Amino acid sequence: MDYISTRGEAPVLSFSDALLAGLARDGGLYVPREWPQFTKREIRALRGKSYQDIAFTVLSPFVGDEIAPEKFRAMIDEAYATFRHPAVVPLVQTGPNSFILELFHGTTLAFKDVAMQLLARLMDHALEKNGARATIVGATSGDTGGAAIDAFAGRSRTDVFILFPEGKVSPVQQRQMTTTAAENVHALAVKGNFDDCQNLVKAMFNDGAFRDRVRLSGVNSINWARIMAQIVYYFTSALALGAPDRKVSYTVPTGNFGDIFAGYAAKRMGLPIGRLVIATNENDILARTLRTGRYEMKSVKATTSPSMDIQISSNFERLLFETSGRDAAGVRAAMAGLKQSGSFEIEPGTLKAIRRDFRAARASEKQVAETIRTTLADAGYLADPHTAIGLFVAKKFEKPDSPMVTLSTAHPAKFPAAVRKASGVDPGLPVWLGDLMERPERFDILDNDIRSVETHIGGLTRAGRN
Ligand SMILES: Cc1ncc(COP(=O)(O)O)c(C=O)c1O
Ligand SMILES: N[C@@H](CCOP(=O)(O)O)C(=O)O
Repeated sequence: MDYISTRGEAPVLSFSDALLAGLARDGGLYVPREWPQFTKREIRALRGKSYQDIAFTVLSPFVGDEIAPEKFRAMIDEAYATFRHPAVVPLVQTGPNSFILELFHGTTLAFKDVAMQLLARLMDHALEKNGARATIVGATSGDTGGAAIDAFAGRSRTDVFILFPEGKVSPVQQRQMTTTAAENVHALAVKGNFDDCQNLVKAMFNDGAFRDRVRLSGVNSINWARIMAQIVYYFTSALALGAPDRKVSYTVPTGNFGDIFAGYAAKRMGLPIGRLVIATNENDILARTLRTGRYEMKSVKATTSPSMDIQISSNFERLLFETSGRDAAGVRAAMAGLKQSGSFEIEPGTLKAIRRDFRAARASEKQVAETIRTTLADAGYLADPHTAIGLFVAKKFEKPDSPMVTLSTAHPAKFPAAVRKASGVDPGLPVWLGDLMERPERFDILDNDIRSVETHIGGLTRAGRN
């Protein structure tokens, strides 16, 4: 499978090259040249299979012949052996046709582990094959960073640098990034917000000299392999609920648009998905965009769902590309508008196509707290604030005769203060993380300035020195 950039001006790459490239050289995001197709019969044949079996079948066409099948299967098995639930991502029923898909049974208690555990193994394999090392950078609003640090800790071919907004992640999220003993991973607190961190990461990719010198690679969902791995749980959950013989809808707590774009990809591959519902917090840029057709940035507000405190929703670019009939020039113009004025208008045809598949709504801080409380009282289920946003929004779009799955993107113990305040219940950390808050921290604080960040990373990385 080849990969093309949403901006149409970067080289077409193979799977391994797109994996190591992260962001395309024209600033765009890589997508597969075509969507692999699964017939209803092929989907039906996956019923009753394990998560790992389904992952292997669904992901193999994206990888093609670049990795030997038995090697790829071993990576999948190893990646999902780190999960602490036999189903990897179990479904929990909370109403006649309402379900929660728990994506937080991995090592850092967030959905990011699903993709990151596989990504680390894929990258190791590609680097080993090339005899190379890489400098991996990532921006996090809390969860991507912890998952990346856990998945890459101690790996010999990568030095990892995670930028997080100083003081704007939960204490548990911060400790998951700052308490590792592994020498190849570095947590960097940036004086700014998540969008600043993400802009710094993109600026490093767009600085060709720096990019080449340190052999830069990325672990955010700008990297196609992150999205790819997330497609699998749409297949496993839809199959468990009767797919392909009935449609299943999904509500997804959304920030960077990676998780819900994976649902869109699954639909494009033939999985019969009904609605894809975007659920946002008070940073509701995506809900406003679907309503007005205008993507318009405002200042970011700190909420109890910090991982979704985002204005620049990177993967929306992938959706624009797909729904505009892969109009790379149109995407370039939209992204230039966003850079210059913080906004762009969506073409009427593109907006219509987006509205065909997607719905969107937001939850206020009050509604999030109320949902945590009522979900516990009515269904006996303790949700984290991000999941609660999904549950609140899902209610608006549920239909009695068809299943609605809300993605549970984090364990409540990652956000104890908000959960305790809303429900009166203290969501304790699992035993294996019991001493997290006592472990010594190690991190550097940096200005929101590309030169300082590049100098810092350039001085520490071991990639590009041989
Ligand atoms: C707990 C949690 N929920 C939801 C999201 C939003 O996911 P996405 O950025 O893929 O839209 C994030 C961050 O990505 C997250 O960490
Ligand atoms: N919410 C994310 C933000 C980064 O998203 P990504 O999926 O693009 O890595 C986080 O928790 O870091």
